[in-house]
Amino acid sequence: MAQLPEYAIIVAGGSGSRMQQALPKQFAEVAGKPILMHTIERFHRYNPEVRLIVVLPQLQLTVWRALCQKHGFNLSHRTVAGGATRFGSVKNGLKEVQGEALVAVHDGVRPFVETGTIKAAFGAAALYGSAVVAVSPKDSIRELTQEGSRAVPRANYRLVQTPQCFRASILRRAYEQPEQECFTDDASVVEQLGEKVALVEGSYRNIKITTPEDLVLAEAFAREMSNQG
Ligand SMILES: Nc1ccn([C@@H]2O[C@H](COP(=O)(O)OP(=O)(O)OP(=O)(O)O)[C@@H](O)[C@H]2O)c(=O)n1
Ligand SMILES: C[C@](O)(CO)[C@H](O)COP(=O)(O)O
Repeated sequence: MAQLPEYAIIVAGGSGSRMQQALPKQFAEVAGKPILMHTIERFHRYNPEVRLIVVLPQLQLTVWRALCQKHGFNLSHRTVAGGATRFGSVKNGLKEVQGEALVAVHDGVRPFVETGTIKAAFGAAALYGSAVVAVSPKDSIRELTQEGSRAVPRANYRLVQTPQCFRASILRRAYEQPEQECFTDDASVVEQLGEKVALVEGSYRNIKITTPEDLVLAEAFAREMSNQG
């Protein structure tokens, strides 16, 4: 079968409220450049042919253009205005995907995703239609109950990351559904259709930069990666 074109929708349309900084966290600098540039570079390194759709807050499109100029960032990508929620942002990005394809949805604030992870996620989506990257929890897990809480077997759980990769036809159908509160990622939206989602092994380095201490970790990971060349 002919290989399907590959797209990456990089969602960076959020405000980063948990980071508590004026500038959205995707523009915060790590190792001298905005986090979002590191993320885009990761996908370009995986495959220079991958079609990159970057979703940004409507009011930050000009800020991003200025940052690209300042940093001489010229990797080709299309920008799209985001929605009020991640769901809305993915939906807007998806409008730019043409025909049947494999589509990775990736958080703009996960700049340390490894090439092997992206490759494995696209590969599993080509085979099964839907695939998400996940890791085993390292801590014990308790479920909150009416009485308080109780231990649950952590071997039964996975922590979900991105990329989350899908055939475009599945993802389009999924994002035609009305948004629900339980849609915290793309897999939950796709699963609502009755589709099965395959799990792909992720990496503990593929952190989502969310709160201020994540920036300290991010600097350390960036330093380690630049030492590895
Ligand atoms: N309306 C939104 C909300 C989130 N995102 C993106 O989805 C990813 C994961 O979301 P999260 O870490 O929650 O980012 P924010 O919504 O920006 O952060 P917060 O919840 O702290 O405000 C981020 O890359 C974020 O930019 C998006 O594209 N559009
Ligand atoms: C998509 C995601 O990164 C998978 O772990 C996560 O669900 C995003 O959640 P957030 O509340 O938007 O940070």
